[in-house]
Amino acid sequence: MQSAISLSLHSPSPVARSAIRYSSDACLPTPRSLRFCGLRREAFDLKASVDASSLRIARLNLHSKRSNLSKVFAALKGNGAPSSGGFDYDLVIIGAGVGGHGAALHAVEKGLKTAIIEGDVVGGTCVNRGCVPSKALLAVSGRMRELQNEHHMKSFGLQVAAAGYDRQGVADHANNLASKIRNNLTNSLKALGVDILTGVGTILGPQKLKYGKGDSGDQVITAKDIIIATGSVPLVPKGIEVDGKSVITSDHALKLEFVPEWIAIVGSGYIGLEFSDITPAKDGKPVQIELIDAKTKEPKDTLEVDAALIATGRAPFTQGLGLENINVQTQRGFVPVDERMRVIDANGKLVPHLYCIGDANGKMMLAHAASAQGISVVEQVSGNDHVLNHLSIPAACFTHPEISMVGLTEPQAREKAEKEGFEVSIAKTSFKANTKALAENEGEGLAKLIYRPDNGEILGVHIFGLHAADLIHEASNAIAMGTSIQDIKFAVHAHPTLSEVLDELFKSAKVKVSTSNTVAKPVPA
Ligand SMILES: Cc1cc2nc3c(=O)[nH]c(=O)nc-3n(C[C@H](O)[C@H](O)[C@H](O)COP(=O)(O)OP(=O)(O)OC[C@H]3O[C@@H](n4cnc5c(N)ncnc54)[C@H](O)[C@@H]3O)c2cc1C
Ligand SMILES: NC(=O)c1ccc[n+]([C@@H]2O[C@H](COP(=O)([O-])OP(=O)(O)OC[C@H]3O[C@@H](n4cnc5c(N)ncnc54)[C@H](O)[C@@H]3O)[C@@H](O)[C@H]2O)c1
Repeated sequence: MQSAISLSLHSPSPVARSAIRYSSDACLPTPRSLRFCGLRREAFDLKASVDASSLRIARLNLHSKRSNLSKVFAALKGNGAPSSGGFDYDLVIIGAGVGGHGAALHAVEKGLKTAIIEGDVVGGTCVNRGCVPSKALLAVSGRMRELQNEHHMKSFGLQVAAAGYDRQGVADHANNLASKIRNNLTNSLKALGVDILTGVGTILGPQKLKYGKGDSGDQVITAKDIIIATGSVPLVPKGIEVDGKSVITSDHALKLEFVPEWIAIVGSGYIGLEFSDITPAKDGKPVQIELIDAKTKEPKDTLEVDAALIATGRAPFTQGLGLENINVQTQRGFVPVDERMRVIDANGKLVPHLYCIGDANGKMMLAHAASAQGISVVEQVSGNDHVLNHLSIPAACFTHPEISMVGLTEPQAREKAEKEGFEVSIAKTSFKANTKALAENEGEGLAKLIYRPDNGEILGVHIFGLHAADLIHEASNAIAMGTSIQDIKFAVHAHPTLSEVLDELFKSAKVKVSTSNTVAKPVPA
């Protein structure tokens, strides 16, 4: 369980301050001795605030002509032969975010005649309002942080004149990257002949749906299988009024026309942590934030700031989807699914030929998880049973330095060990002795391995340090492949590289058996 403590945190910038709520079921200590929470979806009781206007409906002019043409192209280019069983398509995906996109590409590879319905713009949250623009901004703030850190620069023997930035130039970098990736995604769908159908997709009944503006011009289509990939929107707690200027969500923060001098960030999950890297300038009117004890609801303090970023989680987006037409009730907004992403109806029965992937099912609200779930579903509808092991999916928070993790946290591993009757051991190593990290003057960081000493199974790995987001993949691949510590510790790492941190971590583990292949393939979560 997470404990609920509110506090204010002074950022390294002399002018910036963030109000951050954090959780105590931590896995890694940060340099400021805060404990970093497990970064998993919170069990909020808050009602989702879903804004229909977030789906801007694109024009449908000339759509049916384009659709017919694309069918011809699809046939020529190999987007499946005409669908079997008299359906318009083998597979229709509702939502062209990263989840839908990943599923569509894999479906074409499997020879399925595929269409994707999008009510706004291709790329969804990640490309247009999430991962992509936020990482472009973080690339800038990271450089600014470095250039402004005189001590750091001097340690390299460098002298740098006062660093400054052009707000519009920074914004252009983020916008240009988002539009480049959006075009790449759109082009890849077109190149493979996937039909991109514009408008809001609504399920009408089993294997039947419509798309369009929601008027009489809507087109009805049939599909052997349907995937819901409608994503999520910011979740704003009741009582907070978002105006898009001084009280904002990440959607606005990525497009803000000014940089507030003082900003309070409510929520210290992924978004709160990543956005607290933005070095602010000056503008705006004071916003008052009341800090209350999350348990007793007693007022504790009031903050006056120029803007407040509400980063308190995301709510699944299922408006207009027509779930009522197939007797599906959402659970706290999420579409209920089993381990194969098959949708479960209000009576607990599987809805035939209907799947839900990505943020809308709430299993793991990450871009690569959405895409992996999509690929897994396509494998199933193509006749290959496939269950995705969510414990092998890495997660990364792009702070400076980065934080990454895969598998179980130590408390989760201990709970599992107690239930199943095995021992848990911990190994830790630091970046302090790593030559590459020291050459970069970035020796602050650590890596932690949670494992079974009886058979060498890797239960979890957590890294905090330079390029942690890239380093985690050695561990996540090992978990996915069922590779044991006694095998991976013989893998050779180039010197001097940061990857030697993991090499040292695996070598420092004390496994009681020395034979390889003693780890059973992990049971998917
Ligand atoms: C600021 C921010 C930063 C993030 N950074 C990262 C990161 O670094 N790494 C990471 O892994 N994840 C990150 N995420 C999370 C990531 O963006 C999501 O997990 C991912 O986008 C989910 O993909 P999806 O395909 O499920 O949904 P989405 O990307 O939300 O796409 C859903 C699509 O469906 C469309 N749609 C909805 N309803 C309908 C309908 N009825 N008919 C037609 N179309 C419809 C929407 O318009 C949208 O385009 C970030 C999120 C945010 C907000
Ligand atoms: N690097 C990445 O992969 C990345 C980056 C950004 C977003 N995301 C995804 O987007 C999702 C949304 O991100 P997020 O940071 O908004 O959500 P989150 O669930 O990661 O964190 C929300 C935080 O807000 C806190 N909170 C909730 N209500 C509050 C209140 N009233 N006052 C104070 N604190 C409160 C919660 O306890 C929690 O710690 C994440 O779940 C994540 O999956 C991923």
